[in-house]
Amino acid sequence: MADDSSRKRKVRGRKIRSDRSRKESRHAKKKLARKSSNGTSSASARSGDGPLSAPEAVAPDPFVETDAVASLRSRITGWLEAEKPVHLIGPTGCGKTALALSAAAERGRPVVWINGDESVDTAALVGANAGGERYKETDQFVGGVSKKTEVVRERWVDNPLSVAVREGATLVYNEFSRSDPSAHNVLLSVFEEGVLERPGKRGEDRTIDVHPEFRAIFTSNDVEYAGVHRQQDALLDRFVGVHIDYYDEETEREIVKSHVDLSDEDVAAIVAKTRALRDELDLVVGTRAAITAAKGLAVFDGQRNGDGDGDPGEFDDELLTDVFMDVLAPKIAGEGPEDVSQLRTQIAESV
Ligand SMILES: Nc1ncnc2c1ncn2[C@@H]1O[C@H](COP(=O)(O)OP(=O)(O)OP(=O)(O)O)[C@@H](O)[C@H]1O
Repeated sequence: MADDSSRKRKVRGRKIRSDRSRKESRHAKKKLARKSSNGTSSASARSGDGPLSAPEAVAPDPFVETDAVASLRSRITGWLEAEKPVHLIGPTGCGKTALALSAAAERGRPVVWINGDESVDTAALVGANAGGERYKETDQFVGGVSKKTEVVRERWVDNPLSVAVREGATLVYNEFSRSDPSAHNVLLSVFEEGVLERPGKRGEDRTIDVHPEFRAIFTSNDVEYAGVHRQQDALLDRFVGVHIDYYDEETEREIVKSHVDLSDEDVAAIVAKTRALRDELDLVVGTRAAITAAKGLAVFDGQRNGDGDGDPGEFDDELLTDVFMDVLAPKIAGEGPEDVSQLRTQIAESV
């Protein structure tokens, strides 16, 4: 995408954008992520089988759409239209989640979100009995005779998958390969027979017929995907897989610009540095690292230059090294001091 030359160049060292509506929307997304971290969803777990009060489809905000982004997204929405579950595979921080949420939002159906992790089991996906409800009935039909009965009724709580298949939502299952593969056995009949079985649920409504509008997007990290939790071939066979890599340089610049209020030159310098480190280091240096570095530089460079009048696109070498070191250091947390100083040397040399 060509640079927007009408964009007013912004002075380096300004504050990170803090527009109120954007903040509120980010706050809503954070809430969504917090809920999802225990296997619940944006649609939230609920009891009974009543209608879902569907949440608005949450489009990521900010969301940059260059040709590269739009083309990937239409590949995803195309496969969803063809009724195929889509599996997005790519390195950490390359934009899988943002893309999945954007594609899901585009469908205009409710979005149900799950985060995969070790604790996700079948019940976390499907639902479970959440204890009994006790109440007393008093029968006084016969004069002078009073009969009291205690009734215990099981209370079932649906979890995200049940909600999504019933309501025809778009399920976004983030980092699904982090969950135990056995938790996903229930997905086979969802995609094959169009029926969800709810183990633990008794009676006629033990199964749910899958809504014709139900669709699913799965994401996984390409490194982890090949690791411990190799998912069943029978399941993977029913997905289409879309491999994503880091975006082109222009797209990465636009993405960083959308998150941080810095001049085009500054953003270009940060993205170029990120891409160089990506090539040179043995670490995964994603777009998220570029955004974090830009946020740090917006603050620290402003502090250093006081009124923020440093030359656009030129940061102090030591500052740049410090900031990238802090951004990438978590990736070598737990390594010895030698590795830490080696990383610093590599970054400084690259700078
Ligand atoms: N098209 C986009 N527009 C705006 N921001 C984006 C876009 N794509 C990615 N980002 C931003 O880049 C960062 C990384 O993206 P995202 O979280 O989607 O990556 P991911 O591949 O899902 O990462 P992980 O594997 O760690 O979950 C996030 O801050 C996200 O907001």
